Amino acid sequence: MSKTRIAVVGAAGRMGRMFVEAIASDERVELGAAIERPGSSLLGVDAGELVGVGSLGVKLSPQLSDVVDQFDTVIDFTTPAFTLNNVELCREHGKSIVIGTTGLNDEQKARLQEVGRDISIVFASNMSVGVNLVFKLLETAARIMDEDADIEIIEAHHRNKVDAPSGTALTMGEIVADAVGRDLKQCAIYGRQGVTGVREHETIGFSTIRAGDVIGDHTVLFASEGERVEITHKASNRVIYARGALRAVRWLADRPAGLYSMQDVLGLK
Ligand SMILES: NC(=O)C1=CN([C@@H]2O[C@H](COP(=O)(O)OP(=O)(O)OC[C@H]3O[C@@H](n4cnc5c(N)ncnc54)[C@H](OP(=O)(O)O)[C@@H]3O)[C@@H](O)[C@H]2O)C=CC1
Ligand SMILES: O=C(O)C1=N[C@H](C(=O)O)C[C@H](O)C1
Repeated sequence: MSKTRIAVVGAAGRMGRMFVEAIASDERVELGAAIERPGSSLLGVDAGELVGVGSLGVKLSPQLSDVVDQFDTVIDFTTPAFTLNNVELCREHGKSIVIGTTGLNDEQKARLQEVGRDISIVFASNMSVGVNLVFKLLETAARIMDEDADIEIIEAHHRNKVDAPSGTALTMGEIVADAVGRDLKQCAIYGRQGVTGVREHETIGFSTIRAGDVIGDHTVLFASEGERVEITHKASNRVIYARGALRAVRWLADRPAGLYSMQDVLGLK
């Protein structure tokens, strides 16, 4: 069976490096292209040498459009505007794409829906198996705890993270809001300050910590009078996201066009 050739965009980023390493050690896939920002001092460097796995024969290059014959699927964990450009390129050339980028606005998400009519896309705020299990647990917890409990979502990430709350925290908010019949847009409170008044039951609060090298911690707290339930996930290595994304790449291989989530990939829907 032929190997799926993957283009990693943002290949020198925190997640990009994880993908190059993970692809190098997975016999079912191969690195087809590695893209970094035009002007980067790393252009021309072998992607394998960059991450310390030895030469892979793929040099970091500046334009995905210049290497379209070298890959079948893109893995994109970068920034929203760049991701949307890459999605358009994939549509133009009939390539599939796995997207982990967070911080997309509503318009950008709507565009993914549209493009999903033409090509296959996996888009997920968190590719780890553990977090996707937590997503399932939250549906049950929210339904059972809703009547009495206040719902708060707390997340912590490293100092270099640029979006807040995290994509995962927002997905958790959407899941619990859906489960209790609320619209997150109407009930979310993003941080509190000053004389806030008594907490309104219907609200879902978000608290964000940015500090040091925290990879990613998420807690959903259900607090009623007399008891609290906390559902927590803590990442201790970014390899969990890389493994999930490679699983998504393999799952997409024979999939018809569509916009899929990690819940689809893991059979949790
Ligand atoms: N879904 C999931 O499971 C996970 C999602 N993420 C998400 O992935 C994204 C990336 O995270 P992380 O790897 O930590 O971030 P980094 O900043 O370390 O990596 C992003 C990479 O993309 C490159 N890049 C960004 N914009 C452009 C552009 N316009 N042109 C070319 N290259 C570009 C950056 O280059 P440069 O450095 O030159 O800017 C960098 O190499 C974030 O949105 C994060 O939230 C992260 C982990 C897991
Ligand atoms: O930026 C990160 O690091 C992460 N981003 C994702 C998010 O915003 O939820 C997933 C994970 O928490 C790590």
